[in-house]
Amino acid sequence: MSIATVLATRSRLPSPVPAGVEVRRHGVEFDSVTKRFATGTLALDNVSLVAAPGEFVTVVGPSGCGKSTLLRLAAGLSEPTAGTVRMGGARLGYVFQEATLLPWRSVRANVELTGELRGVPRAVRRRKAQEAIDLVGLTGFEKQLPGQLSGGMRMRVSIARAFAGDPDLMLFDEPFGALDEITRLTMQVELQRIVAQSGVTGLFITHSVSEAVYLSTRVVVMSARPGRIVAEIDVPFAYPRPPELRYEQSFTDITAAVSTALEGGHR
Ligand SMILES: Nc1ncnc2c1ncn2[C@@H]1O[C@H](COP(=O)(O)OP(=O)(O)OP(=O)(O)O)[C@@H](O)[C@H]1O
Repeated sequence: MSIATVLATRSRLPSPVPAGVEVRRHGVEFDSVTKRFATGTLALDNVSLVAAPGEFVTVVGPSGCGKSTLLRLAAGLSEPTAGTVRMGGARLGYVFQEATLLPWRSVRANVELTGELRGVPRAVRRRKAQEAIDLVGLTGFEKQLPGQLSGGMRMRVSIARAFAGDPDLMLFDEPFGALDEITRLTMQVELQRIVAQSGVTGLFITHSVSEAVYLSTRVVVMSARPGRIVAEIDVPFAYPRPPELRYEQSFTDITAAVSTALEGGHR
C-alpha cells in the first residue's frame, strides 16, 4: 500500500482538510526492525509499523517490551540491528514524561529554547513561541517561571516547546504518566485538539488503554519482550473528540479489543 493510500484511508483529518490546517509531509516507517542491545537483550523483534503523515499512532505494551526503544529508533538516537527506519527528513518534536524545563527561564524563554539552539532569528522564534503558547492554552502565562506552574501547565510548556520547532513528527514518551488522573484526562482532551489543529503526525507511547484509544487514529499493541506487534486496531472517531466519547459503547468496545490483544500478548 502506498503512503498516499494509507493517508487517504487513515488520516484523522476530515476530507477536505479544513482551511488553515496543513498536513505535514512526513511520517515514519519501521520496516522489519529488530533491535538487540550489546548486552544481548532482544528488545524488538521484526517490527513493521507506519505512522503516515497526518496519523496519530499510539503504541501500548507491557513494561519493558521495547516501546521507548521504538521511539529512540524513530528519533535516530539508536540504530536498528536489522531492518530499516525511514522518516524522510522529518523535523522532530519530543515530549517526555518529565517536562524537563529550565527552572530559571520563563515560559516564553523555555518555549523559545528549541529555536535558539537551532539559530532561528529572534523575531521568528518569538513569533513561533507565541503561536505555540497560544496553541496549548498558556496565553497570559508567558512571564511565569516553571516553579510557579502546576504539573499540567508545565507539561503544556513542554508540548509548546516541541511545537515551536515546527515539527512534522511528534514523538511522545508517556507524557502524562506522572500527572494526577483529572489533569491527565484534561491533557488528553487538549492534546487531541492541538494535534488535529496543527496537522502534525504523532507517535505516542502509553500504558493506558483508554488514553491510547481516545487520542489516536490507530492503536498498536505490543507483546511482552521481545516486543512484537500483536495487533493494530483502527479508531474511527472524527476529531475533535468530545470528552464524553469515553463513555460511549463504541469507545468501550475498542478499549476492550485493545485490552484483549494486550492480555493475549502478555501470556
Ligand atoms: N541501552 C540499553 N542497553 C541494554 N538494554 C537496554 C537498553 N535500553 C533498553 N534496554 C532493555 O530493552 C528492553 C526494552 O526497554 P524499553 O525501555 O524500550 O521498554 P519500555 O517498553 O519502554 O518499558 P517501560 O514501559 O517500562 O518504560 C528492556 O528489557 C530494557 O532493559
